[in-house]
Amino acid sequence: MLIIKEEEIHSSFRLECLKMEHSNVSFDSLILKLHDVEAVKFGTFKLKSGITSPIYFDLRVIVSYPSLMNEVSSLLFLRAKEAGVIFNSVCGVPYTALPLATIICSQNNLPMLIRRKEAKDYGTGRMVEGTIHPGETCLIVEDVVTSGSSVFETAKVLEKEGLKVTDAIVLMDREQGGRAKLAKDGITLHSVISISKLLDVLLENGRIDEDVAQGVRTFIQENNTYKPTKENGSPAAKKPCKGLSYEARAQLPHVHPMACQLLKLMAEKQSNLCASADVTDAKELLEVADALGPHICMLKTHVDILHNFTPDVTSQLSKLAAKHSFLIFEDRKFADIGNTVKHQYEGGLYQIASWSNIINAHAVPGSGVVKGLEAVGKPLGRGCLLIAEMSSQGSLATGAYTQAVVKMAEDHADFVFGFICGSRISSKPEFINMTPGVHMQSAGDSLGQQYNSPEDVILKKGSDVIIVGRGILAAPDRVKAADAYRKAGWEAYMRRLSLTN
Ligand SMILES: O=c1ccn([C@@H]2O[C@H](COP(=O)(O)O)[C@@H](O)[C@H]2O)c(=O)[nH]1
Repeated sequence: MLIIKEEEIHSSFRLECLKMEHSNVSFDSLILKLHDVEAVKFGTFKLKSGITSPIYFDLRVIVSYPSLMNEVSSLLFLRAKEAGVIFNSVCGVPYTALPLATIICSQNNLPMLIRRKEAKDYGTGRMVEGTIHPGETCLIVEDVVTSGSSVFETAKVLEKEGLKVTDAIVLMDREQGGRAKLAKDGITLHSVISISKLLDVLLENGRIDEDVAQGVRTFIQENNTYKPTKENGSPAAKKPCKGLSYEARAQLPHVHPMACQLLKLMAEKQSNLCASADVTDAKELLEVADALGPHICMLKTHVDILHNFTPDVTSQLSKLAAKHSFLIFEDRKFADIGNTVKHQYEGGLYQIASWSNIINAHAVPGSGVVKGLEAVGKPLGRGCLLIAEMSSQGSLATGAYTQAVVKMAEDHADFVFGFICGSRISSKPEFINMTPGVHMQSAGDSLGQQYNSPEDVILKKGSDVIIVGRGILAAPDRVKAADAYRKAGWEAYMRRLSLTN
């Protein structure tokens, strides 16, 4: 029999909450506890859908561990707070999430609603119990999301009563398409743990071996329940670029010249690594560029953080870019009306257009931002990336917004050649997907940055370029670290190619 020490869970629960509020430290201990109580199992399991899965979640078991129930409920609630979700009441998806919703409401003095699975054939015959205020927003709580259908069904029942549903919180996202399906239905899913994270932690702690982890990853990849189509307006993006190498993509008839140059460079240097040179001293920036140059396809800068910027810095940087064959990307994140960004791009202290091959922009202002930048950058042969997603926790760039960004890029494909994104988000192989938030050792920082490994980003998420800052800059030997990231990114790309060919 498994005995979990309640005090142990209780004290670490408080610690986890503090960690979650003040730093983005992982949920390792929670994952290990869930494994201890067999809420997650590995083997051969027949699912409701009839398919056989190598992993099974049985969160029902946690009702027997009161401290674990409290811990999970608190983390779910903190996740909602952290994401800035605004709601008036809470409803758990029956049945496992019902007690979780009860604890959340009881501990935080919130009104709760109960969804019935079947209407009573006597009395009121209601499908939702509790006091309903039509027009108010109800937050849905769920234990595990696979396809998102249970959350969706609950949302429909609530909406029938006149309530709004904008967000759902889940303990475990199986990463099998539920998030995308719900986004399409206008519901943002926030998860406490993802299956990738769970596998990483169990692997690191010797609870499972690499074969088991890989078996589950393959199952997840091959059993995505959401099939994006043109009709549902979703970016048909989750599949790897079928067999298309960087070289082949560089030859596509409509590829942007900047994408073409980058793809060729990546193939030549066997590097899909963009180093993020976030240093504050100009001399150090040039040293980093010179030292890492041979290992990277691109150097990303934030010149406005240099305490001693002079125009000479960017002319030296351009010389180093030519010496080592890398592109320069000033991560300026333009986000204003067209007329203003034109000035910001062309003039001022930094004169970005004169030296940076690539810039990026938020789509928030509408297409004017791209038009303004294009007026300056296109005649100079520059290219632009649109920020479709962000790596930081609670980012609002998700779902319908991300899809609108993809559309904006497609409408301005003679200047926009790709995206800043968490995974491949466009079905068009002409577009380059570049992903920040990459680290081989850390899960995140104390200010909301969230990290994935190069393998996750390139192999599983189908992105093209890894953007790495502190993973390299904070390493004892920056050159060695850069080469390790280059190798990891390149190997993941080679594996992706071998899987799809
Ligand atoms: O969503 C985004 C967009 C940009 N960034 C930038 O990338 C680097 C990441 O640095 P790390 O040290 O690897 O965390 C940094 O310059 C950010 O401004 C991002 O992280 N996420």
